[in-house]
Amino acid sequence: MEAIQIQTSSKQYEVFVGEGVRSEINTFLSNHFTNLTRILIITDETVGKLHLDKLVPLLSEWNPVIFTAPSGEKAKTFEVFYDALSVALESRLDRKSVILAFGGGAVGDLSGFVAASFMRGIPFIQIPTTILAHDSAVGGKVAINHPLGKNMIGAFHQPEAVFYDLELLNTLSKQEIRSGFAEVIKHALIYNPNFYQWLKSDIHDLGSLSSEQLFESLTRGIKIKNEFVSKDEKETGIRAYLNFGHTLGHAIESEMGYGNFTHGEAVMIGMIFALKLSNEVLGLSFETEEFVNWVQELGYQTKIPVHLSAERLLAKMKQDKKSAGGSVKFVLLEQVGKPKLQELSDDFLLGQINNF
Ligand SMILES: NC(=O)c1ccc[n+]([C@@H]2O[C@H](COP(=O)([O-])OP(=O)(O)OC[C@H]3O[C@@H](n4cnc5c(N)ncnc54)[C@H](O)[C@@H]3O)[C@@H](O)[C@H]2O)c1
Ligand SMILES: O=C(O)C(=O)C[C@@H](O)[C@H](O)[C@H](O)COP(=O)(O)O
Ligand SMILES: [Zn+2]
Repeated sequence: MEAIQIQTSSKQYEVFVGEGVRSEINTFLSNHFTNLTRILIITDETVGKLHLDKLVPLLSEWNPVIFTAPSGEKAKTFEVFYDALSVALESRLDRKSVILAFGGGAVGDLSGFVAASFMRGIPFIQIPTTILAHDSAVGGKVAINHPLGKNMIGAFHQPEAVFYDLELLNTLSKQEIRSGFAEVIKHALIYNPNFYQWLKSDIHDLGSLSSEQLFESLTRGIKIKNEFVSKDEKETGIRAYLNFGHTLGHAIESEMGYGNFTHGEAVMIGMIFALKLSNEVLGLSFETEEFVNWVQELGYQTKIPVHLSAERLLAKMKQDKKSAGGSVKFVLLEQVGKPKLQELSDDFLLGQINNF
C-alpha cells in the first residue's frame, strides 16, 4: 500500500493505493468524523452489482443509504444529479454526513458535485474503481455534462481522502482499461519523458498488465497530477496542462453523444491531434507515426470518427473552458514534459482537422 499526499491550497489529503485498501475506510471515518450522522454511497448499476457487497459490510455500523446511478456518462445528467440530491434530502443527510463515491470517473464527478452543492457543501470520499479514476478521483474537479458541452456545470470540491483499491479493477473491460490508460499516457507526455519512454518500451498489451506495471503507472500518474493541482488548484494557470488532448477529445465525446465514445479513447485522438499541431506550430520533434503505431498496437482508434463535421467540432472547441472571447486555446508540447498553452485560429484548426 502507498499513501500519496495531495496538497492543494484548500485541502491536504491522502490517496491510499493498493490491494484491499477499502478495509481502512471504516477506521478513517471513525477517526476523522466525530458525530458522523449518515453515509450516502453513490455508485452505478455496474459497480453496484459487481462490488457493493465488498464495501457495504465494512460499513454496517453506519447503515449507509445507497443511491445507484445509471452506468457511464448517463450518471452525469441534471436528472440524475437531482435524483441523488432528493435521496440525500429524503434520507436526512446533514452537514455532519459524508458521501462516498464508489465507481469510476462518472460516479466520482457526479458524487463530488452532489457533495459540493448539498447544503452548500458536505464532505465526500472517493473510492475509485477504474484505471481512469487515478486522474478523476484526485484534484477536486467535479461536474455534470450539458448537451452544449462536457463538464460545463460543476465545482472544485476536494475529497477528504481517496481509497484506491486495486482489487476492484480486475473486472474492468478491455475498453475501460484502454480508456483509463490514455490518461496515464497523458500524464507521462505532459510531465516526464522518462516515464513516457518506460511506458512505450514496457507496455504492449493492456489486457495483460502486470500488477507491478499497473501500480507503477497509477502511482506515477497520481503524483504527476498532484504536481499540477498543488500549484494551481482552480486552474488559473498550469493546471490547464492536464487538459492535454481534451479540447478535441471533449468535442468528440459531445458530438458522438455522451457515453458513445469513452473519455480516454476520445482524449487519445485529441492527444495525437495535439502532438501533430505541436510539431507544426512549436517545432516539437516528435515521432508521431511511431506513437500512433504504438497506441494502435494497444487498441486505440487514432482518427476522428468520419461522420463528425469539422465545423461542429470547432464550434464545440470554442466553448471549451480554456477559451476566452471565443478563441480556442490548445495545450501543445514544446518538448515531451514541457507543455504550453497556445491560441490557434479557427481557419488553421479547420484545415488541420480536415487534413487529420
Ligand atoms: N474530475 C476529473 O478530474 C476527471 C478526470 C478525468 C476524467 N473525468 C471524467 O471521468 C469520466 C470517465 O471516467 P471512467 O471511465 O472511470 O468513467 P465511468 O464511471 O463511466 O466508468 C466507465 C464504465 O466502467 C464501469 N465500471 C466502473 N468500474 C468498474 C469495475 N471495477 N469493473 C467493471 N466495470 C466498471 C462503469 O459502470 C462504466 O460503465 C468522464 O465523465 C470524464 O469526463 C473527470
Ligand atoms: O484535473 C484536471 O484539471 C483535468 O483537466 C483532468 C482531465 O483529465 C479531466 O478530464 C477533467 O475533467 C477535464 O476538465 P475540464 O475542466 O476540461 O472539464
Ligand atoms: Zn480527462
